[in-house]
Amino acid sequence: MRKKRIVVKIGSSSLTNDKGEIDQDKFDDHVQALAALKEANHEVILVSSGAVAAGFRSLGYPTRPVTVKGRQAAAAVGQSLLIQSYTDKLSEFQIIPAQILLTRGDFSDRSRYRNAFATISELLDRGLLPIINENDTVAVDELTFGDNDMLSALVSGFIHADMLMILTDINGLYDSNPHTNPSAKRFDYLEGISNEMLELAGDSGSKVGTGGMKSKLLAAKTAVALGVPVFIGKGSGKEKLLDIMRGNGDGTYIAEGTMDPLNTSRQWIALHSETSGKVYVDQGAEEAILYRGKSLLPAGVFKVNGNFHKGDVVEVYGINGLLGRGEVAYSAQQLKDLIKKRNSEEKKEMFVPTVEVIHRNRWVQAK
Ligand SMILES: Nc1ncnc2c1ncn2[C@@H]1O[C@H](COP(=O)(O)OP(=O)(O)O)[C@@H](O)[C@H]1O
Ligand SMILES: N[C@@H](CCC(=O)OP(=O)(O)O)C(=O)O
Repeated sequence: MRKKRIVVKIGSSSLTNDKGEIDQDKFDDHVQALAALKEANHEVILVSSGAVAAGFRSLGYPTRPVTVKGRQAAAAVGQSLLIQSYTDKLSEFQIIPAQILLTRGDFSDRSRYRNAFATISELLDRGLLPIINENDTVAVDELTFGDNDMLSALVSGFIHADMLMILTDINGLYDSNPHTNPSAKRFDYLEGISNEMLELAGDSGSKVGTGGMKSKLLAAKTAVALGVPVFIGKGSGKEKLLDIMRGNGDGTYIAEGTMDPLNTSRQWIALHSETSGKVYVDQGAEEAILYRGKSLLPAGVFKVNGNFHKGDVVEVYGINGLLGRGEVAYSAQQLKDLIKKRNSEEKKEMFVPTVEVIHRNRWVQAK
């Protein structure tokens, strides 16, 4: 089998027990399967939850803390316990883990985004196992990934993974929560995630998980949009991850090979950038960029809002509202000057620049 790049996400309920400790049997089973995937020569990136769930007992909490500071303190303890356990168990397979703790801000800042990409690539080139978690101890509520399902989807798009495997305590998506409805039926394969599917998915069933099936489906939707097929389910034994790759996994497969991947800079523009202004275009420009795959030229811009600079990301509006967003090659002032000249007496002698306002490689259409 060709060497593949696989992101494996493991949820808290699959690593820990309700008492706030690592469940050694479950833990060892995952590590063996991760090692088997690496031994088969695949590149593996692990997104591991479980810091809060593994840490709260040491802080004296009887259950998962509900306050932000309680969770952050528990994560500080649990993250080091988790990495210590990974380091110990992986050493039996001569695999070295590398801890990467990310915040939302690391994705929205372009240079930090590029740096994270370079670091993960370097670790993979050198045969290590990157283990990623959200940097819970410093992340502020409004600025989080939401949960590790979404983090794993963003990571798999960003490093162009061949597959995202979301391992949880249930073997896939059912048409209703099987913990409350014993006759619920499982979906083996889905072409994509519809709004109807999102309605079927409920919250977490465990005392340590967050988000439940709904957050997995939202994450799967994002991964698929970035060109990465997804598996959601469980399994046991050394071969479980290899089985998932072979198509024999115990769970739900989503959108195998149905999407074109978005390159890393367009992913950044689509998902992480903050916009600095608005550019309004006429009907001709709207048709050119939406239906003919063209770049946006200065001639199509008739109004500009905001004070952006060359290289910033702006929203583009047409007659029917938002068309998408892209990186501009002009500042707001340069575009305003061009529009002013075009509307004035000097129009005839005017030189109209041909450099694109937004090149199509720097453009992402709104959904
Ligand atoms: N339609 C559904 N199909 C499958 N599981 C569901 C569904 N709706 C809700 N769930 C719940 O989602 C849980 C998995 O999510 P979660 O507890 O957050 O896991 P993790 O800790 O692995 O992220 C399942 O155990 C189940 O109780
Ligand atoms: N970053 C948190 C996990 C957050 C999370 O999404 O948990 P889960 O739903 O179990 O994957 C932690 O390590 O405790």
